[in-house]
Amino acid sequence: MTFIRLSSLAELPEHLRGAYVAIGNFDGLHRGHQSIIAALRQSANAAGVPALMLTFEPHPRDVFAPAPFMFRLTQGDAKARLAEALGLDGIIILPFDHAFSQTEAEDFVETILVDQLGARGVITGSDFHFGRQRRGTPAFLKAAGERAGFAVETLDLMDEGDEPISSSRIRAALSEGAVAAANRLLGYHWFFDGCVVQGDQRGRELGFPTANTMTPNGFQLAQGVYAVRARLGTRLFDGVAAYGKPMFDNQRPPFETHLFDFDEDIYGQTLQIALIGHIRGQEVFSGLDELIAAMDRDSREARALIADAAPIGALDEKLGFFG
Ligand SMILES: Cc1cc2nc3c(=O)[nH]c(=O)nc-3n(C[C@H](O)[C@H](O)[C@H](O)COP(=O)(O)O)c2cc1C
Ligand SMILES: Nc1ncnc2c1ncn2[C@@H]1O[C@H](COP(=O)(O)OP(=O)(O)O)[C@@H](O)[C@H]1O
Repeated sequence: MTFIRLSSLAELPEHLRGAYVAIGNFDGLHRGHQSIIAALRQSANAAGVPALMLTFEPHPRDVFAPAPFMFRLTQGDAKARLAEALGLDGIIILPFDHAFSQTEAEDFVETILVDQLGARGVITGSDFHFGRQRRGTPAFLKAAGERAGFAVETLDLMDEGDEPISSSRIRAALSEGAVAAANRLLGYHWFFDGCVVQGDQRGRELGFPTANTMTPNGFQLAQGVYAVRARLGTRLFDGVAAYGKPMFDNQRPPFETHLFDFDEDIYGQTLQIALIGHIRGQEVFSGLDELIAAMDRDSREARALIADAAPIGALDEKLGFFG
């Protein structure tokens, strides 16, 4: 079955009616979320029906309190790619706005789950609430399912160490440059997309041209230097990247990627960038020669980190950053 991505339930194809559906924000689709998806696929398979994810964009938190924006681990495109790699039949990304947030929990069940999806079963994490004033608790959903005739499964959060795996824990790790910890909690190498824009044209003079990509609102990765793997169309490149440049204009800096063994004009193209490792924080050097010497050391370290890198698991293998 081909993977289907929808932004409205009016377009739901007939063969996806009667599915098992996982509902939630699922920012990052981390290992905790992945355990929910595994349960979803198992129940859907047992019932012989499709498995769908129902999620929302923008993140409800950014609709209720837009400033400062939340540090998103996955925008809609990334969530769709992950959902497909996880073997789901489709993802429905419903536009979330103030009007939608006023939907009563009863109406959400009646209109979306029963009328539009004809859901056979619904799976959520135990912390998921829906509908106006968050009245759609797991207990509410269970009772509604009993009345309307769909199964309801509520799954506990998965722990690692003494704490649950959560999107906020991963955001905190990335904002400290703890790439290895974040990737372990995610179960894949964290990635994001960016369109390559013009910078100050200084990079090529330093011997390190960098493809500059603007970061999304709320981006809070620690400023520093990273080993990366980048995808350009179907091609894969290794590289060393910098976020922040305190020696120069550092107002809302781009994420800058120097691709190894590469010499093409790629302005306007989209790079998918996966973080392989953290090398160091940003520094202010006494001159350009010192900066260039540091970039040389960074490049060697990045090549070594990438040479040692391997997919974290089956999902990571499917995401396309490892050939
Ligand atoms: C590997 C690497 C390390 C970097 N380290 C620093 C740094 O420590 N401090 C800094 O101010 N800028 C650093 N930068 C950013 C450079 O200053 C930036 O790439 C350069 O100014 C070119 O900018 P442009 O692409 O806008 O021309 C680094 C860039 C790279 C690729
Ligand atoms: N090895 C490379 N890595 C990244 N970009 C490269 C490379 N070789 C050529 N380029 C091109 O050069 C641009 C970066 O050069 P640079 O002097 O840093 O300019 P800018 O300041 O506009 O980013 C990239 O956007 C890309 O189009």
